[in-house]
Amino acid sequence: MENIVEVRGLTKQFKGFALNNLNFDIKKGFITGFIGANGAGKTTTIRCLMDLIRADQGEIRLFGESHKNHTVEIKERIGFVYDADFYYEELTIEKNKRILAPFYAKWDDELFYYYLRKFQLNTAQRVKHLSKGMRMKFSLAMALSHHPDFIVMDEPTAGLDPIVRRELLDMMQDLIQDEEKAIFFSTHITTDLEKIADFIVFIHQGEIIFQGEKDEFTERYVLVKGTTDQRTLLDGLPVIGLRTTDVGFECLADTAEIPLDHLSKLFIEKPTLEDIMYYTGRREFE
Ligand SMILES: Nc1ncnc2c1ncn2[C@@H]1O[C@H](COP(=O)(O)OP(=O)(O)OP(=O)(O)O)[C@@H](O)[C@H]1O
Repeated sequence: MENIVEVRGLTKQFKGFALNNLNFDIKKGFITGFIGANGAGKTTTIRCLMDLIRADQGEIRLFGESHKNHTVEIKERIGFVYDADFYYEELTIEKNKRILAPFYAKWDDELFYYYLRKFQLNTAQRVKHLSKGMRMKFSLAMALSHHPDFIVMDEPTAGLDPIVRRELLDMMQDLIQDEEKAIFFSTHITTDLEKIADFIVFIHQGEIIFQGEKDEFTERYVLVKGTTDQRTLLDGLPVIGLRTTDVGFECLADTAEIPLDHLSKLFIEKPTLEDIMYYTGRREFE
C-alpha cells in the first residue's frame, strides 16, 4: 500500500496545548477518518498538513515531497475543503470561482459546473447567503474541480442534514473508486466513519493513540461490564474510563494491554467507535 502522506515526529506547541511527536500515514486508494475529542488537535494537525501553520519540529511528506521545496506543486494536488471563512462572502459563487480558479493549473470549468448542477447551486448566489449545507457543497465543488489526488476535509459533515450527509459520503466513496486518490477527513460523527472509513487516525490530547485499519481498531478494544460484586475482578488491570452504575460497572479494555482471558468472568461486548472515544475521554476523570 502506497502512502500519499507521511507524518513523522510532528510537534507544534501552543500555550497550554501541544501536538506531541505525531507519526501517521495516509494511504493511497483509501478513506482515512481522523477522530478525537474537542480540542484534541485535529484542526491543528490539518493546518500543519496544509502548511497553513508551521510545525515546530518533524517532517510532513505529501506525495513524497515536503512543503519546504514543493509547496506549489503539493497544493495543486490537494483538494482542501475550507471552512466558509476562506471565501469572499460578499461575492457570488461565480466571482469566487473566477478569483480562485487561476491558482490551479488543472482547473476544470466543466467539472465545476457539473458539481454546481449536481448540488443545485446557483452561480449568481452570494456566498454569504448560502446555507451551511450549500456552503459545504460549494466548498466541495471548488476543492474537487482541479482534479486533486488528495482530498482533505475538516469536519465536512458537521451541521449537514441526513440527506446531504449521505450524499457527501456516497460521493467520497465514488471518488475513491479509481484507487488513485486518498481522502482524509476529521469528524465527530463516528457513524459516518463506520460507514465509509477504511483507516482511522485517533488523536487524544495532542497524541496519536491509534492509526491503522478501522476494523483492527474496533477489534482491539472490548467493552467490559459486570455487577458490583465483580468489581474486584478488575483490580490491578489498566482498564479505561471505568464508570460505576447502580448495578455494577462498565469500562473499556485495550486487549493489547489486557489479554482477553483476564476478563473471561465478565460480560464483554464489541464497542462502537463512539464507545472507544467516550471511554478514552473519561480517562482524565479517573
Ligand atoms: N493559534 C492558536 N493559538 C493558541 N492555541 C491554539 C491555536 N490554535 C489551536 N489552539 C489550541 O490547540 C488545541 C487544539 O485545537 P484544535 O482546533 O486543533 O482541536 P480539534 O481537535 O480540531 O478540536 P474540535 O473538535 O473542537 O474542532 C486547543 O486547545 C486550542 O485552543
